Amino acid sequence: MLLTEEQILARVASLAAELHERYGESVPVLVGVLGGAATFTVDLARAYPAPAEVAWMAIKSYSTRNRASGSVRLLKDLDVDVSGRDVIIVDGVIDTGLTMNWLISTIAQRAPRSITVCALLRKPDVAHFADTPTHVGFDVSDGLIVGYGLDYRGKYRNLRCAALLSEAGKAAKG
Ligand SMILES: O=P(O)(O)OC[C@H]1O[C@H](OP(=O)(O)OP(=O)(O)O)[C@H](O)[C@@H]1O
Ligand SMILES: Nc1nc2[nH]cnc2c(=O)[nH]1
Repeated sequence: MLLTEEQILARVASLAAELHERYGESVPVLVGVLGGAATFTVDLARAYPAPAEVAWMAIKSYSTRNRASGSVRLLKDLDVDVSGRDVIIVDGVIDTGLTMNWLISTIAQRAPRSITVCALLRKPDVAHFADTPTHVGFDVSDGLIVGYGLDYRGKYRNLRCAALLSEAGKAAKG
C-alpha cells in the first residue's frame, strides 16, 4: 500500500482548490490522458469547486528508462477546440516525462491561453517542465505503481488505493 483512498481523495480535493485559485472565474478544460488518468480526471473534475470542462486524449507511449529516447503515438485526439482556453493536462503519473513533454508541445500548437500540468504522482529525477506550471499530488519513489486508474498489463486499475507492485503481483495471473 502506498496511498489509501482517503489520502488520495483528500489530496485531489486540495489540488482542485489550488487549480481553482489559479483560474478564478475562467472555465478551464481538464484534458485527461486515457487510460491511466481516467479515475483521477473524473475525481478532480468533481472536486473542482466551479465550472470546468473535461476532454480526453488517448496516447500510447513507448518510453524507456533512457530518458533521451522513446516515442508517443496519438490514439484519440481531443474533440474540443482549446484555442484561447486555459488547459489543464491531467495525468496519473509522470515517470520519464516523455508523455507529458509530448502532450505539452502538442497542445501548445493549438494556441491555448495557458497550459498547466496536474499529475497525481511524480517519480524522482523527472526533468521539470520549464515554463509550464505543474501541480503534483505526491512525489513518490521509483517502482511500478498500480491502482486508482494505473495498471499493470491491464490489471489493477480498479483498485481504490495506490500500491507499489511487488514481483509476486507481477507474476499473478488473476
Ligand atoms: O512519464 P512517462 O515515462 O512518459 O510515463 C507516464 C505515462 O505512463 C502511464 O501511461 P501508460 O503508458 O502506462 O498507459 P495507460 O495510460 O494506458 O496506463 C501514465 O498514465 C502516463 O501517461
Ligand atoms: N501503471 C503505471 N504506469 C506507469 N508509467 C510510468 N510509470 C508508471 C507507474 O508507476 N505505474
